[in-house]
Amino acid sequence: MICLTNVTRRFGTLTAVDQLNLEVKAGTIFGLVGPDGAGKTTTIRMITGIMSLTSGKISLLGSENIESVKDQIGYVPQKFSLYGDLTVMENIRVIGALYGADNKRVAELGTEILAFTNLLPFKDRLADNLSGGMKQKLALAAGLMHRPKIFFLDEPTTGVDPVSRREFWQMLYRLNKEGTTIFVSTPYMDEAELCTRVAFMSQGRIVASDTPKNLKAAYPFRLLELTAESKSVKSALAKCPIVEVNAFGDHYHLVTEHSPETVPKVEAALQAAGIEGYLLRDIPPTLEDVFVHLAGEGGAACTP
Ligand SMILES: Nc1ncnc2c1ncn2[C@@H]1O[C@H](COP(=O)(O)OP(=O)(O)OP(=O)(O)O)[C@@H](O)[C@H]1O
Repeated sequence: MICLTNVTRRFGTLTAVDQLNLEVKAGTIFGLVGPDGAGKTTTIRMITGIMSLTSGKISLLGSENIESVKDQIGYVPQKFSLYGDLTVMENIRVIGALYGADNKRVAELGTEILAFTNLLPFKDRLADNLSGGMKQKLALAAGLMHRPKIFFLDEPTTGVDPVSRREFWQMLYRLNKEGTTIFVSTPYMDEAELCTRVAFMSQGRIVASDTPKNLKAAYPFRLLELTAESKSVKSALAKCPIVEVNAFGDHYHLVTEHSPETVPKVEAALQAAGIEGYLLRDIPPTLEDVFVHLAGEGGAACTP
């Protein structure tokens, strides 16, 4: 459905997207995940035909001529511009008119889509007076006005409160169930967990692409969680066979090799430092652990 082959985009000397290979199958909720500046927006702009490629090839819905399939894609940009002095329904009507639908059809579809996005009770409210979460829902509603087969959303929930984010994702799931393929970029790892397939992007490159479950299963380290009320945990563990220690308040995540000696050595080091009453247990890796590891490797495997 979407296929990128060696896609590169440069801005002067900066390579924003570097030899990207990616395949997205129909029916997927595909998450392009990575920090600010990773190249996510540039990638989406190239796939949707808004920005040209420096080199490489993109095929969308079976065509390399993106113009010819543009009417089958929806796109919600990172900074969606609403008409603040128009109501919710008026904004929807403007978008519908842009797609060339007649007034009656726009009104029907607008009502249906506003109901779908839970915005119908607010149809007469000025867009300027909507909350951040509602504005994002209106952006989503606008992108749906021509019933796209593929829906691209660029960081749609940035700056949106957790409850609205959850509602937003429920809508994406419903859309996906109804047959729409979703391509969403996000800097949030909890949202990456919600995708059926994830590609991690770092410095213009895809460092891994798979289902969240497989990505976590391939994590090569053992993770231990240490709970201890001591300020000297890091120094106490300095001589232990630990790859990395990350602190989260009184919790520490110890990234270790899979070795039977690790736990006894950690316990001995804690005792030697006089740290008592601690709790040490194995925990499964999160996608964030996986991404931090892969980004640190500088972008090894690219599994399209
Ligand atoms: N039009 C442009 N001109 C010059 N540099 C650009 C342009 N667009 C993007 N870049 C640069 O390309 C890199 C990738 O940017 P991009 O916006 O694609 O990243 P991103 O992952 O979407 O991050 P963000 O969430 O911050 O938008 C960044 O270093 C950015 O500054």
